[in-house]
Amino acid sequence: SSTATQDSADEVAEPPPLATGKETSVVDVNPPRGTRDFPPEDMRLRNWLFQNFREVSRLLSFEEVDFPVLESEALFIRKAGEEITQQLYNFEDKGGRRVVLRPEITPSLARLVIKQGKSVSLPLKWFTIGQCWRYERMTRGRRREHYQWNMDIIGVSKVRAEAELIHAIVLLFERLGVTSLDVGIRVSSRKVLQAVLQMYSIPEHLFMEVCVIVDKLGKLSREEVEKELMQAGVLLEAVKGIVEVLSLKSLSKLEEVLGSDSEAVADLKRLFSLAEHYGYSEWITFDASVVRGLAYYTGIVFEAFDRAGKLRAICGGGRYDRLLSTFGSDDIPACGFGFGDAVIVEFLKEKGLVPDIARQVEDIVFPLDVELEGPASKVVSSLRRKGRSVDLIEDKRLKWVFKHAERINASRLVLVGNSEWQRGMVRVKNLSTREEYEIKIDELC
Ligand SMILES: OCc1cccc(Br)n1
Repeated sequence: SSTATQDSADEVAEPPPLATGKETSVVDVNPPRGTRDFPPEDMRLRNWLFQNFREVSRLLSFEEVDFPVLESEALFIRKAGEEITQQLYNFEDKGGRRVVLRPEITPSLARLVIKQGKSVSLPLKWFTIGQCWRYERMTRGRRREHYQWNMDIIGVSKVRAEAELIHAIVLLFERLGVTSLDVGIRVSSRKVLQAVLQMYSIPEHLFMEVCVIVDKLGKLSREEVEKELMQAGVLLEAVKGIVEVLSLKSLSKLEEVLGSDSEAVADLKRLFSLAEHYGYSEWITFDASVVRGLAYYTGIVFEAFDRAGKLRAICGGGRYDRLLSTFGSDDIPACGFGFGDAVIVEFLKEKGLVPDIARQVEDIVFPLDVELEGPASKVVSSLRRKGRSVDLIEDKRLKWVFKHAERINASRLVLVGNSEWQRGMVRVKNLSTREEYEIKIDELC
């Protein structure tokens, strides 16, 4: 059985309320556990955030793509013990296919790149905003879905690609009013860990599993991480060596350990040099402990964090040069990041940076008598054809209409009254200047 059904037995289901005979509700009006509704005010904030994602994608000349939320389970089966693959929202569909609600975007993007094959010329710069799912036991009460903005560059092996992606992240934060005093971007490279494993002759096939375990530093205690590394087959001496190198916070110290011919050092030096030219150096900092928790990263990895240390990573990404070849394609270099919609909003709330996005309506049209509902429709239709947003109100008292107009920040109140209509006119009240005037219907725009 899929984890989705198995868990229902594990969850402590609340006992149904005692029947009082007065029950009216026949359905639970809450959304499924771990999921969210977006009523208008929340939807306006989400749209504001997504509009900023889209604008930054445009600034970097990325093309929008999209994929099904439902994917083949096979796309996400990996053997490195990642949390994301242990929490797959997976099930069997009515055709007996093993499918999932996708936990991330990158494998779908890789699938489409391969499917497009020679019909696309590299490099590709693609972005999408899509909902991702995990089946997390609700013991921790965490969400089971979030929306992720993904930006990926396919076909660029140079560190320039990572520098571009980090520029996108910096531009996004700046658009949201976030500064480098609030948020930093930790940068490292999986090649650091690769070099250390080579120093201790640890077999290559353990690389992904070791990365996934090391990513737990900061979430698990150092002892627990060391224990998991040894259980994975890493000898104690190597475990100590790994933990020591990952505590490095300076590139020069890293060069002392890995040597002047280290690829990891060269890549990171290049990235920090490009950052100078972009003018975003104050946002990024080398931190060898950054490995990120996805198995397929192979090079530079990065994550944005709140400097107050209250929240989980705001976004993260890295280079994944081997992923496409594991799906059967030629080796195609790639890198990208995912930026969730939930942690950033928590952060903006913490910082008092959530904008007050009021509802936007231009005109309210109100027939003063019931027999004017037909004429009011003519006014509404004419205004909408001229591109005006119109809220047609009926069966309300005028006092309520004025209050409603204030509430929704309408620009104008158009009253359709008998005497005016007989003269081909309507009465308009400009709600910002308070000016009132009559105007011919076909002059109303
Ligand atoms: O970032 C991990 C993740 C994946 C899917 C859904 C949610 Br909520 N979180």
